[in-house]
Amino acid sequence: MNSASISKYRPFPPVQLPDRTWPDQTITTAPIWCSVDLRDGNQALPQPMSVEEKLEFFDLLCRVGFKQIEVGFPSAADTEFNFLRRLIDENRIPEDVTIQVLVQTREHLIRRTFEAIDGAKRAIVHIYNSTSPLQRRVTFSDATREQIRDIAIEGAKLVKELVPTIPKTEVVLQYSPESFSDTELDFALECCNGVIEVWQPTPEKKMIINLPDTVQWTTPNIHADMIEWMCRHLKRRESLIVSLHTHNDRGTGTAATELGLMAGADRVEGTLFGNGERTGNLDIVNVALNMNSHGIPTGLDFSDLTALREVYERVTRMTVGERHPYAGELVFTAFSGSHQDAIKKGLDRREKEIKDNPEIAWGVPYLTIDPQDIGRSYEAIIRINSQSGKGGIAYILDREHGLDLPKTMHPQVGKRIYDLADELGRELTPDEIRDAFHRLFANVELPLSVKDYELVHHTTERGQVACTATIVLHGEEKQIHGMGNGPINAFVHAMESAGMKDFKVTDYRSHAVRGGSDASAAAYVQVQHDDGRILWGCGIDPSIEMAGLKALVTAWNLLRA
Ligand SMILES: CC(=O)SCCNC(=O)CCNC(=O)[C@H](O)C(C)(C)COP(=O)(O)OP(=O)(O)OC[C@H]1O[C@@H](n2cnc3c(N)ncnc32)[C@H](O)[C@@H]1OP(=O)(O)O
Ligand SMILES: CC(C)C(=O)C(=O)O
Repeated sequence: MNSASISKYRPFPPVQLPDRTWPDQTITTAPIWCSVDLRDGNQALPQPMSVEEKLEFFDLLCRVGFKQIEVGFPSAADTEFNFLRRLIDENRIPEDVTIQVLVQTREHLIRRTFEAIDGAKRAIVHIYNSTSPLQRRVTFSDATREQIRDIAIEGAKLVKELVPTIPKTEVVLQYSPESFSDTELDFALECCNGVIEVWQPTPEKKMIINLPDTVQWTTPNIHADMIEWMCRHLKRRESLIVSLHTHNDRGTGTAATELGLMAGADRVEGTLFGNGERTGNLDIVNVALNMNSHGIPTGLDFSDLTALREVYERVTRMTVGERHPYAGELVFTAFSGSHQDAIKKGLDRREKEIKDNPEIAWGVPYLTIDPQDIGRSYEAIIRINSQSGKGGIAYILDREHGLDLPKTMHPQVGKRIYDLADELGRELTPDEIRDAFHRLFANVELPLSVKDYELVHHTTERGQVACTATIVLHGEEKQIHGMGNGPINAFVHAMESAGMKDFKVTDYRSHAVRGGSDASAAAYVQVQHDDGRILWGCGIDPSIEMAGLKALVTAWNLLRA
């Protein structure tokens, strides 16, 4: 914004609460959760959900574990009304789930709402009116505070009057001073206390006071101050469930909710993945998984977040962004080398440590939770482009292709492969990485290849092996012979006898290739040239001995590449 634009905005006044206590609190238990996907989420969709789509979403929310679900604004439209009737008439509401319905404090809408919930076992009737100075002035055409408070009180009285008319339904009452987030605190309190006095809740029959961050105008700490102030001043606090309903205009829906819980709230309304008006409602998945990541059970099951996201994206026609906390496609993926290195080390170490201590706390750099706990696989964690490093490439070859490269081989392989990604200017798939590794570092056959070999283990000369091999050097086939204390050593001596004397073997290791369809062995041989250069070669073959010879030949060839 330029200065002319900026001059039309004003700072938000802080709350005078010098003895605030919320900064010293920690969240140790989960709140009561209420999904508002089918109401606040739905009302914000360019194409609202059909009845069938709402039914599918409702079932999904029940499976996740929500015990309170705001199912709509039944007085608003026939689709809303009919959806609710189907839930009730077709007995689709699980025993332990309470539906919630929203309505403005307007007589005809409240009466219609009671028709809609009649016959449900239990329902929360949620009434609201907007209370902020801006809304009083603009939306309610300069209504006074008294007029607005009376709208709330008259609505509350009508609801109280209608409760006995649907005796089969246990009604729980909820009031929201909508636009609470920019309402003067004393006036929000006056409206809430007015409704509380009408409804007379008790500790046995509590009512819900919902304090919505309808539009986020300020920082989360001020929101927390407002919640703490209300919790201190509301009448009959012990008979109330104080609820939060944060939106996300400043991108701080999650922070405002977390601080609001620290400030004393008991309940949270929000939606999956934060669907909702403008920038959305609070993302309940985000807050619940944040709690899980601190070891707090929430009663919500997000162990198959990908499947949940699929239903959500299909029925709402919204998309979950690639960087969206927990659910985004890329949130457990590292492209950059130093992150890959740390993640690989973290996962390797954890694999070892968990064998001794299955209860060991999660601790892998850059991963706040174990992706597998929400149904994500390790496969997508490390992806390779030109920003990647040797550790990440070794990780892919190891986890995806069962090739556990010696650590000192990582730089040699890593450099060639991320150079390749740089040349191509794009990400490399795990299969492309495997193919490049095979082409550049495994079973390289020019100028030298080994066609055939025979090993004779001498029983008389302990540990000695005689090797006879058929090789092709610069297109010319020949037989070579050598003796040594193992197959590699014997083959080295055979090579020396054929004049290939400018190197020595400095390291060797081998393993079975994990996960491959054919049972192959991989061997790695490190050689040092007389000029000082050190290189690794890899050999892959069903025979472990042949794999070793191929690795040696590959390394020798690479010295000449
Ligand atoms: C922050 C939130 O998410 S709140 C929930 C918002 N959700 C929705 O609005 C979705 C469902 N709503 C609707 O379908 C419609 O708005 C309806 C059916 C409820 C009402 O429709 P209508 O009466 O035709 O229109 P509309 O909503 O524009 O009515 C506005 C009138 O209601 C008044 N009003 C709004 N809220 C309230 C309230 N809580 N109590 C009393 N009057 C109210 C307004 O001041 C305005 O009055 P005016 O006509 O005298 O200026
Ligand atoms: C009705 C209320 C709770 C609401 O949706 C809001 O303020 O955002």
